[in-house]
Amino acid sequence: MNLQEIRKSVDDVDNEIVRLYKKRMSLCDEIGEYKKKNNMPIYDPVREKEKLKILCSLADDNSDRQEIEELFSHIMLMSRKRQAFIFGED
Ligand SMILES: O=C(O)C(=O)C[C@]1(C(=O)O)C=C[C@@H](O)C=C1
Repeated sequence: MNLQEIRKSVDDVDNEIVRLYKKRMSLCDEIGEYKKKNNMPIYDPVREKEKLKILCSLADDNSDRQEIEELFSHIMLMSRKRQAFIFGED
């Protein structure tokens, strides 16, 4: 593939990532509403640790594992921020 073709493929992947990010955040907003209604805390460290363990196990090597951990730690931070907004804590 030439540079233009590779970039087109990167663009397609990025569009898909944004679509899935929006879907994930919308589901986490729903969880936020549920937690608010049921007086549950936003932060669930056990769930987050379990998620990171499963996702990191999908990595091919150590550097992938670190990047996946960094990426998903940040994504979960984002969803906690949105849930805090739903709770009126922002
Ligand atoms: O599963 C939950 O309870 C969520 O609120 C979702 C989520 C996530 O982004 O995956 C976010 C915050 C919690 O600390 C744990 C996980």
